[in-house]
Amino acid sequence: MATRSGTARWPPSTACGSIARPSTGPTGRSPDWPTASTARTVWRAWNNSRVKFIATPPAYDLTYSDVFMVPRRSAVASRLDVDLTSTDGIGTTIPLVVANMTAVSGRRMAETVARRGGVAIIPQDIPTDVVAGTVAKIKNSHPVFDTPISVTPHSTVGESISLLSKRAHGAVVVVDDGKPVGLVDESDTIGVDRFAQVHEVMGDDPLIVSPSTAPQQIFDLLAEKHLSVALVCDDDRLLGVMTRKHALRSTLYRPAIDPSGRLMVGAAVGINGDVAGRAEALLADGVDVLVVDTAHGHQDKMISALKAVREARDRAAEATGRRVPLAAGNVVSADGVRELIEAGADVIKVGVGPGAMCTTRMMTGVGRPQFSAVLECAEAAREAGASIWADGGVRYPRDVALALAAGAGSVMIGSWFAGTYESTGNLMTDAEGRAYKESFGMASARAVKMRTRTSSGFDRARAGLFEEGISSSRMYLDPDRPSVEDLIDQIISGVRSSCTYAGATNLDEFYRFAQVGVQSNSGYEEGRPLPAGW
Ligand SMILES: NC(=O)C1=CN([C@@H]2O[C@H](COP(=O)(O)OP(=O)(O)OC[C@H]3O[C@@H](n4cnc5c(N)ncnc54)[C@H](OP(=O)(O)O)[C@@H]3O)[C@@H](O)[C@H]2O)C=CC1
Ligand SMILES: Nc1nc2c(ncn2[C@@H]2O[C@H](COP(=O)(O)O)[C@@H](O)[C@H]2O)c(=O)[nH]1
Repeated sequence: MATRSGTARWPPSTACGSIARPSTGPTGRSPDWPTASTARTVWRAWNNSRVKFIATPPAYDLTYSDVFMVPRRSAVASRLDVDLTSTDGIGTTIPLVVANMTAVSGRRMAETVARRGGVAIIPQDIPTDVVAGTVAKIKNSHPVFDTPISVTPHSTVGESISLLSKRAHGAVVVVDDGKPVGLVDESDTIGVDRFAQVHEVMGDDPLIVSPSTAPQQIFDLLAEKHLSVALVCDDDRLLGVMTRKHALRSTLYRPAIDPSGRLMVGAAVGINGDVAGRAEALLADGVDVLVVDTAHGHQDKMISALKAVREARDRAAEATGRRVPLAAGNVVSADGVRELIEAGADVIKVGVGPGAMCTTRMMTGVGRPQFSAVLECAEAAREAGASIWADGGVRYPRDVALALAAGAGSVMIGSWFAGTYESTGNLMTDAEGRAYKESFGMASARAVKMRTRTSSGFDRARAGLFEEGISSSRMYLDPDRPSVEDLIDQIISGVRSSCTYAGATNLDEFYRFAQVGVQSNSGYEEGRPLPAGW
């Protein structure tokens, strides 16, 4: 494989000779070298800074499905000993970023994900004044306890039912004169007239705990009383709610917080219009990362937009003493990475065409299989002291693990998180009663129409010709994992486990110790569970 700059990079020209072997592997012992047993030449190079292939990789680029990881001797005794703090320097405690997609990333998503250590990016299409309100609410929400949904005793049951699906904890708190007086969950509303008032159906003896109650104690109290939700109150003031799962999670995750202890959130800026003005406004709102985002990040207009954003950020840093990191993309080549770093980016967003809502590859033939794109771009970024986000194409925890093994600082997820309670859309139900949310791509005709809402009809129609995304799709909620937190649990448990298979206690070690092989379609198929037999 040659890089876009034309330098032979893969397999390295030094493949069997001059790359130095380190003296030890992750277990502190000499690594075990795979032996060549077939016609394929075993690639013996051991590079102490990057994921290794166990055999010469093919001359074509690879997707996540094309590769697998080989377990290695490990000294890591428990999956809980793995620290998944991102290596991208943003300050997140898990390596997950929610994509700046209008159907995915809003206030509820941002709060929920930041409580578990990730960060969400508010999309570029959301007007600046609306972003200001959203950021303020996120910053004011509690870093540990879930935000309650509250109604008054005289609200209707119908109103409560419509609010229940907004949060995964499945309850509405009834507040009278600022004081919590009851709780309504779905079971309280079954068979009840929608115009009935909530005080007629609410449970009026909720479990109330103080913010200093230990999570394990809250868990035990809820179990003992057969309750699903505890109200966390400081005197009579309602701070938040906690379920048994939340109590458990608060011992496993650390929130992603800013220097003032508030939840983190990022926001995106496009490359058109008043780029510097929007960046200044977002910085004044207190965002923790700015993302300069366009389909083709390796273009002049991106470089000048990025420079303008960098200048705005530097002015803000001088005034406040806080240097907010800049992410920019999307690119898929080492050259693209280097040029965006040169223009001021700290993190490069990598991925052209792997996204679930994306039609770019089919429309244009442009893009690059994502595993190879991440591998090459991560190396280029690391050489320049920067980092990358692997953006798009992630459908299973294994894909996240492989992106991190390939060197990504964090992994950006859009569509997978669209099918959750916390994404921005309204919860819908299909004819079979299955819950779903509507999703759409940011380059779809639907998104382009919104983005160009202030342009003339002619310009909007012209822009609409260039759609490269799906305008409407149904993302079904997994009945076993309807909340983004359930998906995060699944991803993080998978990635922790991957690290221990590689003998890694953190993501830097994971990058250095992971061993990757290339598999056939049937190799991939073999790994898929067969819950219904065969
Ligand atoms: N990761 C991916 O594979 C992709 C992601 N997206 C996402 O969709 C959103 C919208 O992005 P985008 O379409 O760039 O819209 P933007 O609103 O960011 O505008 C893109 C600008 O770049 C110009 N441009 C030049 N060449 C291209 C090109 N090949 N594709 C797109 N624009 C080009 C456009 O001019 P003009 O319109 O006159 O050509 C326009 O001025 C972003 O969030 C982006 O990340 C979109 C496509 C691919
Ligand atoms: N080509 C397009 N790419 C898009 C569009 N909308 C979003 N995206 C990209 O996808 C990722 C998210 O990927 P996913 O697989 O997790 O959904 C996002 O960050 C963008 O880079 C689009 O309309 N066209």
